[in-house]
Amino acid sequence: MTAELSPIDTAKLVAARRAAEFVTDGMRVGLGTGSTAAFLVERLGERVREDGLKIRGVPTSNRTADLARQVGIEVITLDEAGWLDVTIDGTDEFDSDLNLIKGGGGALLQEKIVATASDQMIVIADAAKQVETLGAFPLPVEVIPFGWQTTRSLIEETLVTMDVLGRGTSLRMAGDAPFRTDEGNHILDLDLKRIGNARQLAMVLNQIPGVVENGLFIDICDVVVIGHGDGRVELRDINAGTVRKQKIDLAETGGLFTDTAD
Ligand SMILES: O=C[C@H](O)[C@H](O)[C@H](O)COP(=O)(O)O
Repeated sequence: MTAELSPIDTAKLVAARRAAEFVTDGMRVGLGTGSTAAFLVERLGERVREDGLKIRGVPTSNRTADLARQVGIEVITLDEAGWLDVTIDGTDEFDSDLNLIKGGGGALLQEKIVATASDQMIVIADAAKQVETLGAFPLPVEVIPFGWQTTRSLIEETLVTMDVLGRGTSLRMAGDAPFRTDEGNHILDLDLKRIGNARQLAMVLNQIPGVVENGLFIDICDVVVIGHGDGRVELRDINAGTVRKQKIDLAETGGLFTDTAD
C-alpha cells in the first residue's frame, strides 16, 4: 500500500490514519480541507462503511463536503451540529506552541470557525511543516472583493508599522482570474518570511476593514499528529506537554498502531 506512495504522501497518510483513531461513535467531527485532510476523510469513510462507525461530519469547504458524501460520511452544517467533539485538519506550518499558518488551499475561514467551535482540534501534518518561527509559508488573508486593492494597501502599511513586511503581498490567482474562496472572497498571500509576534499580527490584521479572516491559528490547536516518510508517527499534545512516538507498518498491521521505544 505505502509502496505506491511518495514519502510525503506516506507521511500524510500515516498521520491521518492515526488521527482517525481519535474519532469514536456518536461524535460530531469537523472535517478539514487539503491533501492531508483528504486522507483523513477517506479513512473515516472506510470506518463508516466497514466498521459501522456512526459519526456526523461538518466539512470546512465544498470540496471536503463532496468527498465526505462520496465516502459515506453523513454531512451536516455547523449550525445543525451546534458544537463539535473534534476537528481534524491539515496545516501549512506549525510551531512548537502548536500555532499554525493555514489557508494554502483557501479554506481558512470555514476552517477557523469550525475548529474554534470544537472541544478539540487535532492537526495532521508531515514533518516538513514544523518550523521554529511561523512565516516562511506566505500568510493567507481572506479579503472581500470590494476595494481589495485599498485593503491591500492598508495591510501593507500595517506590516511596515509592525516591521514584518518581508517580500510583499500578492493577490492569489486561479489561472487568469483572482482565486475565489467558497464565500466568493479573494485571498492575499503575505510573504513575510518570519512572524515575530504572530498573536499580535493575527489580531491587528482582523481590525483592517475588508479583511474577513487571516490564516494564523493561535491557541486553537490541541494536538499535532506528525507523520514521517518512513511510517513513524509522533503526537504533540499541548495540554499534556507530551510527545509520543509510534511507528505504523500499514502492510503488516492494516492500520493498527504500536508504541515504539524511541
Ligand atoms: O486552506 C487549506 C487548508 O488550510 C489546508 O489544511 C492546508 O493548506 C494544508 O493543506 P495540505 O494538507 O494539502 O498541505
